[in-house]
Formats: sequence, structure tokens, C-alpha cells
Amino acid sequence: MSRPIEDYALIGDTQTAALVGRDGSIDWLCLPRFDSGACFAALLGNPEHGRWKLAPSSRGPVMVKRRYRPDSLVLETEYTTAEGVVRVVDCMPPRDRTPDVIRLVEGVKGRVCMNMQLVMRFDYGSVVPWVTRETGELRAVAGPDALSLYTPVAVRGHHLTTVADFTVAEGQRIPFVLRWHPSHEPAPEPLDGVEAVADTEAWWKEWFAHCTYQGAWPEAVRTSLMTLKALTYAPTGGIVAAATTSLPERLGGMRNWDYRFCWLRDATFTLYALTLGGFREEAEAWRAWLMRSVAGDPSKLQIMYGVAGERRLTERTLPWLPGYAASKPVRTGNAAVDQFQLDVYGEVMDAIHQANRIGLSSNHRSWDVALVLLDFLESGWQQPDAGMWEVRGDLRHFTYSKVMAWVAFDRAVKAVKRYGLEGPVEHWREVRDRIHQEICESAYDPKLGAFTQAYGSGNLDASLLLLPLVGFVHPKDPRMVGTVRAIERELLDDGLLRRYHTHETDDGLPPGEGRFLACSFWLADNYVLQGRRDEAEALFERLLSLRNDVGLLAEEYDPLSKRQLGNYPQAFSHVGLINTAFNLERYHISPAIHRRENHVAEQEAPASP
Ligand SMILES: OC[C@H]1O[C@H](O[C@H]2O[C@H](CO)[C@@H](O)[C@H](O)[C@H]2O)[C@H](O)[C@@H](O)[C@@H]1O
Repeated sequence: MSRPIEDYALIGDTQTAALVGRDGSIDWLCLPRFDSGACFAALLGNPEHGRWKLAPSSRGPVMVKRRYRPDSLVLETEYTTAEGVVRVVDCMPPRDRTPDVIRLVEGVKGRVCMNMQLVMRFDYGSVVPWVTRETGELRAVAGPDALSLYTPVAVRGHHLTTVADFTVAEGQRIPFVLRWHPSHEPAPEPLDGVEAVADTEAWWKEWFAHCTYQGAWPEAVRTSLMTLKALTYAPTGGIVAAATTSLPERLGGMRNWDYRFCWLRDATFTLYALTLGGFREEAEAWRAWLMRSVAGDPSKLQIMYGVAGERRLTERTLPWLPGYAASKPVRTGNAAVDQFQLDVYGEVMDAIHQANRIGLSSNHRSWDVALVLLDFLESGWQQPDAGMWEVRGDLRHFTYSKVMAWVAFDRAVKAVKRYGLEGPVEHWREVRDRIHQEICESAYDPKLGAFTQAYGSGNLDASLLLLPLVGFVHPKDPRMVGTVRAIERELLDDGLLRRYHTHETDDGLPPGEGRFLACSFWLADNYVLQGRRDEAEALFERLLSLRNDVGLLAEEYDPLSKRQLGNYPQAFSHVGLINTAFNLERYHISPAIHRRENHVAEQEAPASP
């Protein structure tokens, strides 16, 4: 039986991440990178696919309370049993070498009997390692991977797992340190678990010192910013879309994808949110990552890359894993890598624009890349594409894609006019205006009184909510007011938005999925901008209420089963939360203080998407 997704908390070291269940079991951990094989894959299978459980052994009722230590990705899970109270502190120290997981068992009250079960299975639960014991160390080796466990507790082997039973008394602290290293290298030195937790906490607090958010939702916004930071890959500056693969968009379904890669779309959205929160270093690092990733022939831009800029992300299925809640197949890699998605050109141009706007040191390489992209886009914008939802059906003239082509030329014009970069500004202005005109003629349906998903389509799509957020149309333009009304009518279900109707829009997959959380945040943004503040706040509060006990959101939510769905934690959802919090705040202070350029209203546009 799979535990609800919202039962998991995240720990990570900005190179990879683990999911820790309320039951004390780490059921997901890929080592050494986000996209490496998992050594704990119970999330997508059973305990025998790898996990590390550390919890009271009491058979009686156990009360569980969790939190992150303030401003840090150090998780505390407190168990109250009939015997007493015990706290397990979990974290992964941000590293310069190999990854570690630290688990510190702290006796809070009484004497609590504890049990540990460590099931190490490399390559997504498929490889059982050789395990040897040396003084103070247990070592597991298979192929390229090696794990070493250091703990003062006596452990023993049991049916290809490692187990321990021990008691923790009030005031006692017992460390468990798990260190990964390449199997051909000597094992790393043991690490002081208590010090490592303190250092990790200090590292996150230091990072938070840069946070500038002063608004009404500090806990929610700070947790979301921390989640986004945890999804960055520190060595290269890449940013992954989520920490998992194949958590289903429908329980038991096949909409299960690998999100442990860097989508240009998701990464640029994440950057906006981080820079809104006061963090600039990540923007510099990501720009450098982008320049390396697209190097060679930038016109061969991919919509996503690996965390170090890898281009081949071949999609495979892992048939030995039964899947989360029997949702098969489990996939690694992502076939969307080969898709043509027009919007990413606009997103990259907008990211370059934002870098100029926040005064990042100028980078001539990025303008050279921009020129190549614009050159392609001059004719490329007329091609049909797979759209931001990455449909696996026929290519179409998606409205949002065309709007982002408009954004590309709009930001190019502004780069020349505002930031003194060189380019044929009058020509770009002409292309920009031509695209605007075509969209208004081909993507607006006067009978419906709304923009539509694609040219000539009668369907609605939540991505249209981004049009005013990127400055394409004024939020109070009657066409946009009509679009919001139509989206509310057609796509709002139990107060939350669908991306589109999966039975109407052929996305190449069997219909049925949850409510895509980012879309509901975009709706709240539109409410803010249309002056529907009470509705914006009510929707925002509803969305906040869907977070789990430690503030995390997956990609989607199912209002019927009241469960989170899809990959987790998902950058898109947390970006939405941060932007809406800022928009609500800014609107309150002054509706004119916005982030992006608004071509129509000639004012800065709001935090988006
Ligand atoms: O819905 C089908 C597609 O779903 C995934 O894409 C979604 O996630 C991406 C990463 O967050 C996001 O950029 C995209 O907008 C979403 O639609 C999946 O990765 C695709 O392979 C799949 O076709």
C-alpha cells in the first residue's frame, strides 16, 4: 500500500533529495544526483525496493508531529508513544564531495524502544549489494555504488536487510550516518552526526539571510523558496522540475513522468520566484548553466536538459517496479525532450531580460545566444508545436506558445531600448506586432468571448491565464475578462482548475488527471489584477490549505480523494504560491508595482507565472 504523497517530507543537499515518510521511512533517494538510480525506491514499489526506516517499535498508538527547524531543511519528526517521546532529526548536509544522510535519534522523555530497518537496493530497487561489516562501519557495494553506515548502535543482517533494535533514553542522542561514494574509491571518513546537523542548519539559515520577503505569509513563502532552492543542482546551476519520477497524475493511471531534469520553462519560472524572494546567486548560476547547455548550435535548443546539460534523456520503463499505488509504467528519462515547444524561446528571452533588469553583470555570450534564438524564431514562430503541456498528440498552433514568441521579440526590443544591447530593433518591433495581431485574430473567439487554447479551437486552457501576466494583454481588457469567466465556467471544478479537459483535448493519453495546482495560482493572480481581491485571497488560502503539514505541494490535487497527485515536491506549484503571495502584497501596496514589462498597459507586469 502506497502512503499518501503528502505523508512525505523533503530533505536534500542541493544535488539530490530524499523523501521521508511520517512513519520514519526514507522511501526515495537517488545517489549521487537527482537523476541517478534510486537506492531507496519503496515510493514506487515495496519496502524490498529499498528504504531506510527508523521509528519507535511500539505496537500501541503513536502520535506523530513534524516540522522543519525554522528556516532550514532540517526535519524533526517527534513520536509520542506509551513509553515516552522520541525525536528523529533528518537532514542532508550541503556538500562539496559525496552525499550523506544524517539521522539523529534524540530521547525527549522516558525510554523509547526503537527499530531500524535498512534495505539498500541500487538502481531503482533492482540490485542487492554485498554487505560487509568492519569496526564501526557497515559497507554495501554493488557496481559503481557504495554506501557506508556509521552508528554506535549494534546492527545485524536479516533476510538481505540490516536491522537494529535499541532503546533511547531522555537526553540521549544517537547518530546514524549514511555516506555514498563511488565503489572504486576508498570509503569517506566517518562524520560526526551531531555536528553535521548543526552545520546543515547553519548553512540554510545563512542562505535565508538573503530573503527579502516581508509579507503576510512568511511561513508559506519561505518554505516554498526553500523547496525551490532544494531543487537546484549546486555544482552546475541547473534546476530540476521535481525530486521524483512517476508519481502519477491519476492514481492507477499511466500519466507518470520523470521530472528530475531541467526544463527551460520550469527553471525560468523558478528563477523569477527566487529572485522575487531576494536570491540572485541562483540566477547567475542558472544563466551560466544555460550558456553551457545550449553551446554549440543554440538554434538546436532543447526544451529540457540533464542537470549538467546532458541532451540525451531517453525515456525507458522500469518493469520491475509496480509503481506508486500500482500506477504503471514507472519511467526514467522523458520523451518530451525531443518535442518542439515554442514557448521556451520566449522564456529564455524573458530570463535574459530579467537578468538585465535585476542588474546581473552583463554577459555578452547570453546576448549572442539571444540573437541566434531570435533568428530562428523569425520563421519558427509560425510552426505548430507541442505546447507547454507537452501533448503527445498532434502538433497545434497553441495560443500560449505564440504569445511567448511575442514575448521573445518584446523583450528583444526592450533589451535594445532599455539596456543598450545591439540589434535591429525596428524589425523586431514589426515582428512582435505582427505576432500580436495574428494571435488576436486567430486565437480570440468572439462568440465565446474568450481566447482559446489554440488557433481555431473552441477549447479553453488554463495557460491562457498567463497572457496578462507576461504583459500580452491588459488584465482588465474585456477579452481577458471574458477569458477568465469562460475558464471559471469550464475548467473550475470544486474550486480548483484543470489545465484543460483531457477528454476534449487530445494529448495522446487516456483522459483523467487531477487539478493542476499552478493553474489555480494563476487564476488567483488574474483575480488580483482584475481587482477581485477577496476572491484572490480566498482561492490563495484554499491553495495554502492543500499543502501538507510541512508546507509541500505536489503538481496536482484530487478534490475527490483529497490527495496530492503527481511529482513531488513540484517547482511549478511552489513558484505559483510565491508569485501569488507577492502579487497579493503588491496589489495591496500599489497595483502599479509589477515585475515584468507590460506592453499593453506600458507598466511593469505582475509576478508570474
Ligand atoms: O501531460 C503530459 C506531460 O506531462 C509532463 O509535463 C508536465 O511537466 C513538465 C515539468 O514540470 C512541465 O514543464 C509541463 O508543462 C507539464 O505538462 C511530462 O514531463 C511530459 O513528458 C508529458 O508529456
